Amino acid sequence: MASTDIAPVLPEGVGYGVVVGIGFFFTILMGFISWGQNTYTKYSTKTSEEFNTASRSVKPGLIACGVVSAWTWAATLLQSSTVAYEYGISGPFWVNAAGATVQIFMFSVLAVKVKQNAPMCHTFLEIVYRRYGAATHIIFICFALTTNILVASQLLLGGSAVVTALTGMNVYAAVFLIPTGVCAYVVLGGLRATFLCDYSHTIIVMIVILYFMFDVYTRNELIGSPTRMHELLARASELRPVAGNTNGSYLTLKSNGGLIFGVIQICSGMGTVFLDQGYWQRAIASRPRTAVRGYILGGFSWFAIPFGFASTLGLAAVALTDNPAYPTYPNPMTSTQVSSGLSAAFGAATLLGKNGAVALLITLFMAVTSSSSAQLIAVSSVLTFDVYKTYIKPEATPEQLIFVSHIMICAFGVVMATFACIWNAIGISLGWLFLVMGLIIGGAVFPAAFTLCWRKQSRIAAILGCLGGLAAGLTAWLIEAKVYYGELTVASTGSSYATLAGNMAGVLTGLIISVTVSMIKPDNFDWAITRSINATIDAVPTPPMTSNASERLPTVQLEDAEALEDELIIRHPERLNGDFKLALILSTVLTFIMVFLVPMPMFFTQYLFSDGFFKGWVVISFIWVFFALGACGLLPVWETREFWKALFKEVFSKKGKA
Ligand SMILES: NC(N)=O
Repeated sequence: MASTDIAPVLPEGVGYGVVVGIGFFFTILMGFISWGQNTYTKYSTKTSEEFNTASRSVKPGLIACGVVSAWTWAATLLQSSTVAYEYGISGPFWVNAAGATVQIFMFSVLAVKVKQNAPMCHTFLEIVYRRYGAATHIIFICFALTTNILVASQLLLGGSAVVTALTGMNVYAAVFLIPTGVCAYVVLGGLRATFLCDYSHTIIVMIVILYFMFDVYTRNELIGSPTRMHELLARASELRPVAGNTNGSYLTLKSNGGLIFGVIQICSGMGTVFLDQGYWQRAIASRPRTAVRGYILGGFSWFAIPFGFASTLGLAAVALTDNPAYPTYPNPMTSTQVSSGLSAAFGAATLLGKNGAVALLITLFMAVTSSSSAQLIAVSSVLTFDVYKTYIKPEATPEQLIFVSHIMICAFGVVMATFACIWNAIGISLGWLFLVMGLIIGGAVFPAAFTLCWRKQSRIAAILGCLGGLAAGLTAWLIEAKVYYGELTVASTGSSYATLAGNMAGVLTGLIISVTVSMIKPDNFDWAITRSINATIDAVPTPPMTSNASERLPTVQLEDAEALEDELIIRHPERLNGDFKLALILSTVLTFIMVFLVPMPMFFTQYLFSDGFFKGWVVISFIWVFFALGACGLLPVWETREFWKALFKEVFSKKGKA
């Protein structure tokens, strides 16, 4: 573990209290919610379809919330603050716009395609298996599980580093205790449980971000206004100019380091979205007509989190480094502290003392646990359906499938914690892992997307694309590290240029090989084959109360009506052609706006933010976080209002299934 060399702000007991106490609280809550779900709705957590796909019935507000939550890693908060500390305002902007929001927009295209071309699948790997057979399937399973191991262990690495820095809690205890509660509530409630925890956790994260934003920009005595922040950043630019930024300033988007980071992020984010079953699972869980809306709304809402958080705490860390209250004063942070993601922690503790530390601890814990729950249920589905059911027991009963799902959740909890311990023990930091993961998995990005979207991609093109991309990514990474820095060390392999070369080589080689080989000898795949995956599963789960409709609970009648609408769409996938076009147009236009239209004019003109412009930037960040809170907090309640009314009546008339 990278040493922080700073005395913890909070007692060790607070660390254990948060990690064990909140985990325990959510397990009890989930037990209660699962009981309510099994009693008052037709979706029973005891069926494998509900456990792994939430019966494909989730509405867009909750899908958006689930996407935000799965994509809000510890690193989202910590790394965006790190790049704010290193590159100024371009850091949080690039991490968001260039780095990560655009992949969520792009994924909306895959979300609608999955509804059209394989509406009853459980995992994207089932599509690979049906289209290309076992060898390709096994290769893609390796890429998918590598993605999940890297992401999940990185979540724990970042989360535990901050818990340890703030409370002095033993880092290995934190690494194992954080996923324990999450495993318990995911086993209890399955995918729908993770959506409900996503909802509560995401709202808490957003509220705490607003707490930090209001404090920093309206009342904190060390900063207290955008104008004061602007002054302090201008002073920091003179004292510690940033190499590669216009005039060394923290107040510009013209940042060479920020730009490089952005490009790495685009490549790496494509891998960690497109190859993570968690995002496919959200598309699979969505109602067919609203999948696109869920992802576009999710992308917009997610943008607010690192933008708001890092433009507050990351910039505050820059602004306050020269303040005697800053933990490292009179020195700037060491590179180890920066790479461990501690600028947000130091910023929060300087601004708000113990309150800031507790608020940050809770935010981090919420981010880590909700994204971990997405990882656990995603991997469990892959191991259950793509390994156990496909290769070990094809005739497995639903009871056996759900039993295996439970075991796999716990097993992956141990695996992710073990990997996080390994990274700690061998001195791999959050920053290193964040930059390197994309180059390992990037080769499979386009072959995976084309499997569902392009009838011409051949089996050999998919295989060669993945393996060629992997080889190119590793080769470019190591050669660049050796040639540019003269040695192969953790520092040189974690450098910007080496990871940039590796990430770009991985993703682009996968694309070029797949397209070239497919053009030479194209496939002509018939999507009817993948549409038949799991065709024997009822698109509309049979209500447990088999009596006539008038005797069914009002909640169940509502669910039946929605399920019938969805089944009609599944039978007529051409009805989603409009959604597909919409996803294509929105993802292209929004990507262009975020990656080029907004930042590039300011990059090329080397614009330095004036006080007034910076104020506007801050106001936009406030508006964006409020919008995200509305989308994730209010929309899911609004769109289920009929259900809540019906449930209220049922509970008070004591009418349940049992
Ligand atoms: N989820 C990310 N890439 O912050």
